[in-house]
Amino acid sequence: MSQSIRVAVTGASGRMGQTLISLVNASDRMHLSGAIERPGHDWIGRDVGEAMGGSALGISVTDDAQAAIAGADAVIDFTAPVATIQFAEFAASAGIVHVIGTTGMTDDEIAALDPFTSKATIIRAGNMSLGVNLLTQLTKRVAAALDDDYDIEVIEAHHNQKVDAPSGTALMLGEAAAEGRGVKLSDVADRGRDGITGARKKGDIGFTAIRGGDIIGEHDVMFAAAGERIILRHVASDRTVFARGALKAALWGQGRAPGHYDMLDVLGLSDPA
Ligand SMILES: NC(=O)C1=CN([C@@H]2O[C@H](COP(=O)(O)OP(=O)(O)OC[C@H]3O[C@@H](n4cnc5c(N)ncnc54)[C@H](O)[C@@H]3O)[C@@H](O)[C@H]2O)C=CC1
Ligand SMILES: O=C(O)C1=N[C@H](C(=O)O)C[C@H](O)C1
Repeated sequence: MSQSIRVAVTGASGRMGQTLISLVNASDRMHLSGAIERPGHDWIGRDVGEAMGGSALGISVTDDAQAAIAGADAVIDFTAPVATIQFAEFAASAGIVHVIGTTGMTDDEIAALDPFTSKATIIRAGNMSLGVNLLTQLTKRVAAALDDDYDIEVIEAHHNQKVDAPSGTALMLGEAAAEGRGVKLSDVADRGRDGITGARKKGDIGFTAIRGGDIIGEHDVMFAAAGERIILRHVASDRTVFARGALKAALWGQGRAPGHYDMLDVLGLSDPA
């Protein structure tokens, strides 16, 4: 049996951080080597298992991200854009795998990862679930099959604590639809309707974000034409779908050349070159 890999988890107290730590702890292919939180967080210094309300895991939560990442084979990171760029630098210094689930990154923030891709194996996706990554491929195919008599709308719904919109997943789906249609998303995206907007512009890809309660993540891609609508839908009812994808990525990246990959690479769903 192959050796158990060491995994550090950032944002340890977060919704995804806790889900990831539980799954890493239950895995026989990896073990938790570090639990990282932001400086000043009240979990710093506590055993992470106890802080999560369970039994001790023998790992104290630390704000020394550089040391925790240096002692890992992979860092799994679902935090915030500025923190993620810093963690990429540490992952590059350590020459390890950096799995990035953080969303809400601007184009400049994504570009800021570039210098680190020569030393770190970065796997980044706005959604790490198998279902959503499959849905991007379906979206691309449907968009390629239909002309712009079919208005494309991406509708997403999330819990009331989510800080970014549109969601990373919505943008992935929008990119897939634009790719299928042979256009650039930045040329056709309609992200903020309010007031007298005028009639819908033919060829636009629209985005709508719903925020409420504890919705984990729901995405529709609607193709609406005169007389009919096609709706492709993904509903996440448990955060483990994202965490399972992230663990798969951490394993897939071991021994892989440094670079910038996505979940389609990990899942073998990329289009043939
Ligand atoms: N790609 C995917 O499949 C998924 C992505 N996400 C994304 O993951 C991110 C986190 O989501 P949640 O867990 O719901 O948020 P959350 O707010 O529950 O957790 C974020 C955690 O990151 C910590 N953090 C912030 N800055 C830090 C720093 N400098 N060092 C260490 N820790 C730091 C916070 O203290 C917090 O505990 C969001 O961007 C979200 O959109 C969420 C679910 C799935
Ligand atoms: O913040 C979340 O919760 C989620 N974020 C990701 C996104 O922005 O698409 C993935 C998932 O939908 C949950």
